Amino acid sequence: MAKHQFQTEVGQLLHLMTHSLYSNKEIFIRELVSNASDAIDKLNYLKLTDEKIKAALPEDWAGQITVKIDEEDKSITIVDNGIGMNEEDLIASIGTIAKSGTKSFVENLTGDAKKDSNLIGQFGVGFYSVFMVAEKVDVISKKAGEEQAYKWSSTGTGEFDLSPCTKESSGTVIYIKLKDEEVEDYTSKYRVETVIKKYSNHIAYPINLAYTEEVTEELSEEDKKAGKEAKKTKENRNEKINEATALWMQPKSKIKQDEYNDFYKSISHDSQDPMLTIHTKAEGVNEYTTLFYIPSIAPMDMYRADYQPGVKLYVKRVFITDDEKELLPTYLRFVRGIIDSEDLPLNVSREILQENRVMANIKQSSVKKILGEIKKLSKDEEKYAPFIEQYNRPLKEGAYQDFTNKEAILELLRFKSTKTENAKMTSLSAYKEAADSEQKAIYYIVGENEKVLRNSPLLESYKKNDIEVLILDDKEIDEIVTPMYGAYKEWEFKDITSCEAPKVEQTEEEKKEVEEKYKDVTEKIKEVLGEAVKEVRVTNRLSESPSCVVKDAEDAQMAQMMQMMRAMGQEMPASAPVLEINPDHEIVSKLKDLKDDGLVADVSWVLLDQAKLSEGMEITDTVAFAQRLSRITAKAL
Ligand SMILES: Nc1ncnc2c1ncn2[C@@H]1O[C@H](COP(=O)(O)OP(=O)(O)OP(=O)(O)O)[C@@H](O)[C@H]1O
Repeated sequence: MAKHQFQTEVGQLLHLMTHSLYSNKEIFIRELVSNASDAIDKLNYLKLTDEKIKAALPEDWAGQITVKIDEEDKSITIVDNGIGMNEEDLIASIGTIAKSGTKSFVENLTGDAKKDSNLIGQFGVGFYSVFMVAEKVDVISKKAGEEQAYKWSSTGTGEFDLSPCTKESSGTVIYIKLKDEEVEDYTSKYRVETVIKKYSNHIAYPINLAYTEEVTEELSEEDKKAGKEAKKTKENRNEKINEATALWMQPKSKIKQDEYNDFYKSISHDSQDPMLTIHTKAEGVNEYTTLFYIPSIAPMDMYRADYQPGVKLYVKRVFITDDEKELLPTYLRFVRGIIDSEDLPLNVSREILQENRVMANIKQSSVKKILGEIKKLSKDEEKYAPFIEQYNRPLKEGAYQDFTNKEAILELLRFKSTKTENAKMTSLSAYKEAADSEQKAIYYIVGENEKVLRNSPLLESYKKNDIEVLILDDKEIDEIVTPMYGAYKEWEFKDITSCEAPKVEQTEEEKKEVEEKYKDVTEKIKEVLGEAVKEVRVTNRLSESPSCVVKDAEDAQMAQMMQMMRAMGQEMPASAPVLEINPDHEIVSKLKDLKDDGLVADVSWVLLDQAKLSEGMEITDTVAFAQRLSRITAKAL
């Protein structure tokens, strides 16, 4: 027998399973049954595509799962006749190598038992949940097409044993010796049956519950009179307890929302009901069925590069894959569900799948359908708000990734704006409708902090002219995607930090005149600030503030590139901003006639630094800033 150490994170996880997670323990049955079903799915597929495997299986092989309870033995056993695992599989899947999910699972634990047990499925650490109830677990498994079977045993502490053993047919037996305090629950026929029905009713294979029942002998009237005692014997029973049908193939009219919800929970490991259920049967050129769900809470791994795709592909009820990220576009990676095609070949490989016309059609129609249903939801802003809270961000990705559906996706987005308050948001169509007839663009400002953005001096001229500006405070994504949207119904998106001020009631000549008048001042300031600014110029975009910083158009494009480079981990120097000064402001007009060079220098720096601060930018030298302010104040007193 060989002893193996669990990998560190697996060890940590097991410790948590056994010591901290105590609510909702029953989900271990769901996890193991779901693994059994996946294993049968895999063998089912091989049977249809691999001649050798087909030959090795009995002719009448059909997938099935058995859950056996034994009160005397204090055990529950889960048996499947699926693909099984060989020695390497056992080590890799349930042993030394923790999947990427395990580590982040441990990091994400909150200490709240209920929330934490919901995380179990999401991170794909399902098997280990068995240690919430087990004193010891034996996994006896034989891989289809191989001769040798193996036994894996562990008590859920630092190590596990692995040794060869014998097993007749392929598949897996998970024998769980229950902790004393769990015996009553998990050897109760009623309890186990309820749990299976609750989570696994629509697993496509029969789940049998094997149990023993105490039967009391029927006595004849004579025996009764003679006072004979009825004998009690134990009889073995084996009953199928689930529906064992693919829910999605049933007509919509026959399915209750509860059944949809239960099925969702069984495929997603989520414990909450979904926000949206979308069941479609397509007939015609391509025949297929899709059943999609939008989770109430976005999947935990939505922003991880190694996220688990949530859509499973079936061909004529045969499971093909759940590891294909291309079934839906990446921005819809939060969608859970299944696609079942009647037309795809069973032996579709990943390469074929990506180029397959049938698949492309299904994908395209599915996207339209999903977006259409989201649109329906969006008609009721109150119901739509929770959706936006969870999924506005991936949809923003979609608006620039999915050219075909750009307009539809843009309509679904919601934005904070200078004319919305509290948690209220606006849509682009509402924005357009509310604008006056002269406006021809959608104005926005991007940054990290909503409060700073709302107080930006750059908004002054927009407020004065009653023009709404979108407040985009999800900088990480907004800065990259918004300039890529191009236009919405011919209205271009314009970043107010780099575009011309709106509605300028000033002729070119008047503008030139002011520039000329303040040439000395702008030159003076530029001389003081040197490389800290790209340019100093007078502006007509301010009414109350003395100055602001902006990007020129060229820099705006560069900024986007730089942001992308930074996102990829490249160090990028920040480019110097353009300083704009308000000629109508007292500070600026006084500066014009100021002869005290020291004071000119101090005021120039303060004009720059306070403009940067108002935009939420960092200033290079806070100490110098404070000293300058003191000097200016002293002179003013
Ligand atoms: N009954 C089984 N038959 C064959 N392989 C199994 C079985 N149970 C588990 N495995 C293997 O062990 C791996 C780990 O299982 P585990 O339940 O921890 O995570 P998962 O099933 O991959 O993820 P999730 O729980 O999110 O579905 C599985 O991916 C599978 O390869």
